[in-house]
Order: sequence, then C-alpha cells, then structure tokens
Amino acid sequence: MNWIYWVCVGQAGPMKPEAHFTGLFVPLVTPFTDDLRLAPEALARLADEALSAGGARGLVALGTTAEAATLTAEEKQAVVRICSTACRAYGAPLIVGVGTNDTAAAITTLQELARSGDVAAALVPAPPYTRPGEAGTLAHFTALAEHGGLPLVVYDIPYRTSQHLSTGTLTTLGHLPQVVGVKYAAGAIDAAAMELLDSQTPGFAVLGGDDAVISPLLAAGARGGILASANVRTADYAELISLWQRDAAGPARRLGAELARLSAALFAEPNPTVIKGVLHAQGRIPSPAVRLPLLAASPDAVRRAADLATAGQA
Ligand SMILES: O=C(O)C1=N[C@H](C(=O)O)C[C@H](O)C1
Repeated sequence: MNWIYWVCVGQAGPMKPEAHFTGLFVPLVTPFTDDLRLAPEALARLADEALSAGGARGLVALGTTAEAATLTAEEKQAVVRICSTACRAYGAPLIVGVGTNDTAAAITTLQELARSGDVAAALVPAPPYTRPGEAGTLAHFTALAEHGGLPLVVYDIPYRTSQHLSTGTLTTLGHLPQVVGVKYAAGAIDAAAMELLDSQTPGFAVLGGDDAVISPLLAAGARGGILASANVRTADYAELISLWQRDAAGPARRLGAELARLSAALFAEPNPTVIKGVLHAQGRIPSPAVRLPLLAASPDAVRRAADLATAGQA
C-alpha cells in the first residue's frame, strides 16, 4: 500500500492527502554523459540540491522534462530509485510520470509503482495522440483511479496531448477519491482557468504547469507548481509560491515577472534542451546531451537563459 494512503487511512476510510500536494515540485532533468548514458550521480546531486537548499516540497521523476519518452525500462527504474532515495531522506513526496495512451499498460505501470511503496502519486496526462474525447478521457482516468492503486495528479496539457479537458471534466475528475490534483498547463489563464481555481474541490490541488504564467496562476489561487524552470533557481520558485501563499503581492509580482523572463528563455527551444544547457554551463550536470528526436539547444539560447539564471543570484 502506498505510504500516503497508509498515513491517511482513518476510520472513515481513505482521505485525500491534500497538504502533500502544495508547494513546489521539481520535475528533474535526466542527466546524461556525452555519449548519452545515464549519469546517476549527477541526478542524485540534483535531487538532493532541490530538496535541501532549493526548498522544494517534492520531486517529479519521469516527467516530460526527464525525457521519459526515450529512457529504457531499466533507466526509468534507476531514475525512480534515485529520486525516491532522496525523497525518503527529506520526508518529501515523490510524484512519478506515467504517460501513455494505452489504459491497460498505464494500470500495470501504476500497480508496479504502487508496490514499491515509495511513490506519493503518479502524474498522468490525458491520453496523448489518440484524442479519445472528454468522455473517453474520463473513462481512462476512472479506470486508472480504480485499478492503479496510486493517487493521481491529472496532467492537463492539451498542446502536447491534443485532448482538451473542460472545467466540468476536470472537476468531475477532482471528485474521484484517488485524484489528488491537476497539473494545469492549459496554455492560458482564461475564464475556464478562473472557474477551476474558484471551484476549490477539497483534496484536489490545482498546481500550475505553465512556467511563464505561474505567478498569475498562484495569484488566482493555485496551490503550487510543477515547474521545469525550477531545475534552475529552485529556491526562487519556492519563494514565489511562498510569497503568494502569504499574500505578499508586491514582492511576489516583482519576483514573478523576473522568473517569467527566465522561463521564457528556458523554453525558447524544446524542453528540456535549454535547461540542460544551462545546468551544464553551471557545472551541475556532466553534459548538455539530449536524446533524439531532441537536438541540443543553440549556444545563443543557452547563453541568454544562463545570464537570466544568474541575474537574480548576484
Ligand atoms: O516534466 C514536466 O513535468 C514538465 N514539463 C512541461 C513540458 O515540458 O511541457 C513543462 C513543465 O514545466 C513541467
């Protein structure tokens, strides 16, 4: 049984562990060597830095930022092992990305992760590429919730999945007992986003997932964020969340504007190529290498982002 469920099961049955899904979650990159082998020591160092000096609430393993799509099954196991060791040391929740358009395969993966006992939740996108419609997507998540054995964070990212999810569908998902949150990356802060943030389903945390607009999302009530940009300047993203939680609007606005410029630079080329370039330039990973179909970021893009990454740390 999953540790989060274990601590939260009371006489009335399982409760949603809402507090665990508040704050900053860092979806770590997967460091490689120049010849594209996994660099486990560098990953362990990044995990440790994010949770200690960075002040992150938790980690995300095998997100898009981790290049999960091009990791082997053995590499995925190693990545989860390294991240769960770090999370255990800090008492921090680990979220693991499970992205597939095969419902049965996703259930099998969730059940395997649940057996490890170290995973707080799975981050699951709407089924990519298939475009099953909202009813099919709802059926997919309901099957995962009922049979996967893990709490779920729904990943709403239509620009990658091509599947739109309405506020009504997200709210319905939020009422499933196993669904503990949504990573909201719908591409805009519009009336639908405001409606979702206003609905505040108990035990269902809205976490921002569009880095460049995380500050206004937090201002409107998001509980935290899963932010690739936080691989760089982790502590500042944690501070931004904390400022909005404390209603410190002035400093939050200023820091938010600065970090939005950094995020725009980090996403100027396909994620996580620029982030890896910056981390390599900072000496934090052994190589900026990414696996095909990604190509390494251009030197110009890395230079621009690296300048912004150090600007706030002088
Ligand atoms: O891996 C993640 O989780 C994230 N991926 C997004 C993407 O690459 O589209 C960006 C977000 O910051 C976190």
